Amino acid sequence: MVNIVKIGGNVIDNPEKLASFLSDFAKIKGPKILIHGGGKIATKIAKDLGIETKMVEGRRITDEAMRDVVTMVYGGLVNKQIVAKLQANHCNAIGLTGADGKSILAQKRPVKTIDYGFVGDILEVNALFIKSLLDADIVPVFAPLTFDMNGDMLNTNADTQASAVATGLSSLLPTNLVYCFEKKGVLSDPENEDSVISELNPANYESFKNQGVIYEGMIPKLDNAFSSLRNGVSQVTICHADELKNALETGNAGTKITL
Ligand SMILES: Nc1ncnc2c1ncn2[C@@H]1O[C@H](COP(=O)(O)OP(=O)(O)O)[C@@H](O)[C@H]1O
Ligand SMILES: CC(=O)N[C@@H](CCC(=O)OP(=O)(O)O)C(=O)O
Repeated sequence: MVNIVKIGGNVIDNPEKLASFLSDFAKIKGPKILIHGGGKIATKIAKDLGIETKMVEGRRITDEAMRDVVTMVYGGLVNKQIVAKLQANHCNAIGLTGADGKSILAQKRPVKTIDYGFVGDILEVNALFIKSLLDADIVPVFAPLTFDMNGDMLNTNADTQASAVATGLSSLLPTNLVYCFEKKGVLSDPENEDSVISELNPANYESFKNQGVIYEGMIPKLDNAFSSLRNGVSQVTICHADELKNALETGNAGTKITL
């Protein structure tokens, strides 16, 4: 089983929480892949550079200036800091964007009502290349960046990228996808940290969504989770970054996604 772990921007933004998460991630036995976000840091650095952030349905409008910021921030600063910290934890990581090794090919999102700019919709995951890294005991660490055959870097949501990598690899190996973030799981009462829904299927998802209990970033995260299960991923869990070890070892942490 390959463990594919996604870590969100709220944890990456907190040095102590990130260090603790990476120490736990480094200890996972067997083949593994990390996909990181970093949206919060990109927003902060863009602001410092006088570039305003616009989000539509959880996706960043990525004009040329913003494309340069996210390429620097996700592909440079965040990715390389994570790789260095994993090395310090004796985990031989390699930092990649989708362009590296042609690992994740995308196309610029077609303009319908909204022009998202340089945002990539994933077309193809190079599962053989990624598996060759795993076979060499190297741990791929993906930044949320893809590319197209026009030579452009594209910005891709990290949850979607994690789902695509897990789905793509599942044609070669069984895959387990874990979304780690700053809450204990999908909550039935957003005000109550302990109201974790232990198991979520499409029917109760619809009902929680209609009640307004599941909203904003959790909606695309869950859509990605269900689509992963429908397309070959064996297991999907959404849990707190502190519970990664527990989720992998006992299967008893956070929210288990089922069909
Ligand atoms: N029912 C829910 N349970 C937990 N979080 C929820 C729920 N509904 C909405 N959210 C929101 O979704 C956010 C997670 O989505 P997002 O910000 O995209 O995650 P990430 O940090 O992994 O990128 C949480 O921080 C929370 O504000
Ligand atoms: C197209 C798009 O919206 N890309 C995201 C990529 C980063 C991301 O997904 O980061 P988190 O996981 O921390 O939210 C963005 O730029 O915000």
